[in-house]
Amino acid sequence: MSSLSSVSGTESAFVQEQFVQEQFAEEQEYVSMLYTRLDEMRERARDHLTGTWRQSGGTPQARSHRDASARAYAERVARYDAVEAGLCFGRLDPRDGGALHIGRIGIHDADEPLLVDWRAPAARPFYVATAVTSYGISRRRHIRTRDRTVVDLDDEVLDADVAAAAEGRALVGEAALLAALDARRTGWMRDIVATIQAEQDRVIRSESGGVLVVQGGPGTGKTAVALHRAAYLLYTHREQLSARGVLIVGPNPTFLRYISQVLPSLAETGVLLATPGDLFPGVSGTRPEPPEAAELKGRAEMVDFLIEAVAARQRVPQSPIEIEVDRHVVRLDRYDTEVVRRRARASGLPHNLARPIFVAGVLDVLARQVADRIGADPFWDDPLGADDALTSPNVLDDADLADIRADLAALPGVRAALDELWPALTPERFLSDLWATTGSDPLRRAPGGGWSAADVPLLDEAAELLGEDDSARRARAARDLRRRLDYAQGVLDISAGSMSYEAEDDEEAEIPNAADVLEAAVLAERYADRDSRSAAERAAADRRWAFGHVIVDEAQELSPMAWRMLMRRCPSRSMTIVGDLAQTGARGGADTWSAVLSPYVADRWRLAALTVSYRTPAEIMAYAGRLLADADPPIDLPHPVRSSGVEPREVTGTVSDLATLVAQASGSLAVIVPRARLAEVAAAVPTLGRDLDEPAVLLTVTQSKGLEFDDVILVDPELIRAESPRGVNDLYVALTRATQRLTVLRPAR
Ligand SMILES: Nc1ncnc2c1ncn2[C@@H]1O[C@H](COP(=O)(O)OP(=O)(O)OP(=O)(O)O)[C@@H](O)[C@H]1O
Repeated sequence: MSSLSSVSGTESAFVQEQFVQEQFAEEQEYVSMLYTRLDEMRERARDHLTGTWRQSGGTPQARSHRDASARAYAERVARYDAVEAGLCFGRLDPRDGGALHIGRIGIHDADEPLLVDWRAPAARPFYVATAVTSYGISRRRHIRTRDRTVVDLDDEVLDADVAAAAEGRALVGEAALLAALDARRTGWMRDIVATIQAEQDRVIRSESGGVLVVQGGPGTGKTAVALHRAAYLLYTHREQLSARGVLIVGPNPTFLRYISQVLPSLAETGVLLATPGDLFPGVSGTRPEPPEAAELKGRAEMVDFLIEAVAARQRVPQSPIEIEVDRHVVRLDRYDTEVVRRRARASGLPHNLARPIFVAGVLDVLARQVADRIGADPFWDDPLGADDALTSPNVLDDADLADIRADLAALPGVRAALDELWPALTPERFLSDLWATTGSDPLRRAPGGGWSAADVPLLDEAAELLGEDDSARRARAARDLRRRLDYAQGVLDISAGSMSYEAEDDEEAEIPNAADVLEAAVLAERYADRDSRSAAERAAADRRWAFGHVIVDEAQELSPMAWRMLMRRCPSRSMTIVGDLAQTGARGGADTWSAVLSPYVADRWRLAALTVSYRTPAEIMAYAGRLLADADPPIDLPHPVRSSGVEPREVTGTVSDLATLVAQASGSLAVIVPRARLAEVAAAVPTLGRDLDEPAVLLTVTQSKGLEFDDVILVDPELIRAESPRGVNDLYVALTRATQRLTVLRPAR
């Protein structure tokens, strides 16, 4: 039944019913018109896409132009497909007449807005207007549609005369909000675009510059807000952000999959979602490792540890290295190497970039020895044989010395010595050698077997310390440019010689003639293959990519080393950091935001707090409060927005009782267990899956972070609490995953 049915209690039931029907008919007509427009827009984009693919491409430039156009049209089609469900979800009636419909995208008829994008300034009152501060709006209407049919209307009259006394926590569109919150959970997070609340809206639309920290308890919508903020920023700063890209960092792949549908449903696809373990191109930080090792690797002291380890790879020989050159021996001793090493280090360059200085120095030392032998003038001190002008004992000139150095550089013995003393290192080789040789126990491990999430920031740090000697790549690029210039010059020459011929087909028309006054360099640029990948794709492959904005979710879990890596990805420090310090589970995670941020922005960051829990019903929140009453520091629980009417249930039993409890559950179910009991429970209840698509899943607390389910069975809460130094926080996380029912299974003693 429509929420409108109660609008006008004083009128007769008949008149009231008629009013409701008229309103439904009116909205249905409007919504149908919007869908017709959407279909037309989609059809046009499809036609453009097909037309673009029919173009042959011809030159590399035309091909890359074609690919870029095709990508843009394909994205547009995908965007129109994505906004199909719930295209229009609201309407504002300004006091001075007219109506504004609010939806997922903007649709216009000439200059007339038919549908206002939810992110446009004009849509803002939909989220923040109250009876007291109405922004000139007399009525806000929530419109619910299913398969293009209007199924519910929910009106709020924003009239100052009926102003609610409690504006502070007044809910906007309460009926629509509660319907959304009561809906069953699937394995995917949904957008909240129709029911964003005022405190959330303020965060979403906060200015993009600087660091914004969003702190809030479980279920306060931090993740939802972060994702909607990404969509808002992309809409508001489209040009800048679509070029540099937006990065969203989440704690694990399951979480990223859980949130992956939200931005597409908001018609935004160009965002890179990654875990901290994904941020080093070519590496996937998925190798499991003990929490103690991860904690050590995350410490800020690792920077000095790595600096020392790099320095230790710049060696001097204990005893002279002897290398045979033309049946004679040259020597590299400790003293000469030390001098050369000092010079290379004094350059201040990273290891790999300083290596050419070291190599040149060593080759000089060796070349001098060769030159002394073969270039020595046997008569230089003999007055009869000597040229009077001769001042040097050596007859070799600079060119000869250069030849000797080049010959030496090619000798296997010399190369082996250089590799031993100052090896060219990739971050992977460096770190794998380091773990294989370190004396520190939790860190030592044999090479191979992949990388852990905690290794990835260290690979990134190592990449900074080592530097990348890209001289070979630059030389290749220079050769490529030369080739294109030569080719372009050839094109211009031919073109000038064939000016009297008419171009016969399109492809020939691509070739300009000399009258086009094209310089070869300009033409060469046209023949370059352009990169038609999106910013997100290019960013994913480039360690040194600087994102336009970075959003970090579950930010309290990141280690100091992970923060260093993330800050490198965002030199502009345009960041949104969302998390809850009371939920920190990682041993090296955050205790305070200022400790996390002060090394990068001092105290120049802003804090926004979210205070209302949209997930956890009042009954479960109160139960959590009782279980965590002795937490130190005390936990500031968020205010639950609704109640489920179901008290949490405590059961004492064994894992064999768990199967019965699992069978009793309805809706999506998670069984959350202490890490130490994961294998035992998995074996005892094989029906529990590991994939969020399955109706019942088995998770540790860490794996459940950020997720939610209709039902949760929490196994052995005391062990969860005892299992880690941050066990209280872990228990808090586990207790607040359910949207409807919580069962706690305590072991029978
Ligand atoms: N304004 C809203 N309208 C409808 N649903 C909402 C709203 N705000 C939050 N929710 C819902 O509440 C639930 C919790 O939101 P979310 O996961 O973003 O919270 P969180 O603060 O990130 O929680 P956690 O700290 O546990 O990770 C989600 O189902 C989300 O869709």
